[in-house]
Amino acid sequence: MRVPAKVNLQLAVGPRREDGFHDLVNVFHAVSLFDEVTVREAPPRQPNPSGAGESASSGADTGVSVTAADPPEASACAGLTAGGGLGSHLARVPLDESNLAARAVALLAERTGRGSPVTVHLDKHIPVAGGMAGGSADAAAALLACDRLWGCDLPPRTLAGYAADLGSDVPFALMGATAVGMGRGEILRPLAAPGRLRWVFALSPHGLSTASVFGEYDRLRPDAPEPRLDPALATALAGGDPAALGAALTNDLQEAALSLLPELERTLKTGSGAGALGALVSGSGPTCAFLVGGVDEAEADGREAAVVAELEGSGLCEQVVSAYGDVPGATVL
Ligand SMILES: C[C@@](CO)(OP(=O)(O)O)[C@H](O)COP(=O)(O)OP(=O)(O)OC[C@H]1O[C@@H](n2ccc(N)nc2=O)[C@H](O)[C@@H]1O
Ligand SMILES: Nc1ncnc2c1ncn2[C@@H]1O[C@H](COP(=O)(O)OP(=O)(O)O)[C@@H](O)[C@H]1O
Repeated sequence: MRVPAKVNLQLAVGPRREDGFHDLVNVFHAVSLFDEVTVREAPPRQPNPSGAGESASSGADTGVSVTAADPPEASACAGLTAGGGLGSHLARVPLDESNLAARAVALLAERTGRGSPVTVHLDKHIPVAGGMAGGSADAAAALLACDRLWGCDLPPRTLAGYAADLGSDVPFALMGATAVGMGRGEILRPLAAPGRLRWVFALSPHGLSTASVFGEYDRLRPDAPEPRLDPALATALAGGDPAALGAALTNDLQEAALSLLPELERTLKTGSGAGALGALVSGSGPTCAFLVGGVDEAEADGREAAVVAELEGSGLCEQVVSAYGDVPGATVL
């Protein structure tokens, strides 16, 4: 399975609900930074695999084993323009039954009464705890893979419901492309986004916990208004106008993410100063996203190269990655 990361083009956050979640207007956009998720029937009593650059473990209770490996070569990673893998990020991937992919397998087995022991291999290219929904992507891929492997062939609506039970971002990872998420982000409506966009992402050596960033948001914005879709963003998106879209990108969680990791402000300024059409923290951060134009023009006018060079030279980022969007959601290869 191949499954994309997301960036949020608008993230409007309402007040905290009684269930602890926040109502959102969450404009998701899937980008070409993919995790590869391989689900196989587990051989009986398989010993734990392990090797250089890999961490591995098996969940005896769930019948799931999960490994996370560095990308073999930077060039093998779609759109990677700098750096050689996620390095320290891998240490943040839990390899027990709390892994979101393992949870997806267990949930599908429980809901359908089907299921045989499987191994799940995650080839991580999406930053971990980076605000790009990598764990949700893995959950979506594992859900779809087991649905096919076990012959469940559930209707998309049922799978989307299970996905929502796994996490607010998981239904979008199944759907992909560009969509607005309402409720806690799980109620999706596709949005037309003509013309592919080119993005540069500055990966941070740090991770941010989504719950902590929402908590900081509550502290900073005790009187948050009800979230609304920004008409300027909707118009720019529908019109395929990268410059207008860049100017309309907004993220209500950005202030909270910057409050927890103040250095992100310098990262955003660096990319903006180099000519990015728009700059914002992706979701709960700390990855910073820079829109550099439509796919054809960004390379031709040198804007993408300038943004990449300035960010790489800044010493602020762990890795700088280029990608395009939108792209489809979880896909069987
Ligand atoms: C902020 C966003 C923006 O797309 O993504 P990330 O930046 O984390 O990738 C999402 O809302 C994250 O979705 P996801 O990571 O699936 O969150 P969940 O597992 O459902 O919830 C984790 C925690 O985040 C908070 N949470 C999440 C979603 C929401 N609408 N309101 C919340 O308050 C809650 O504290 C919750 O306990
Ligand atoms: N398959 C997975 N990949 C990455 N992180 C995972 C996974 N399963 C569980 N996690 C946990 O979820 C947390 C959030 O991860 P991730 O989805 O990458 O970030 P974000 O919510 O910021 O988009 C991680 O810190 C990690 O502890």
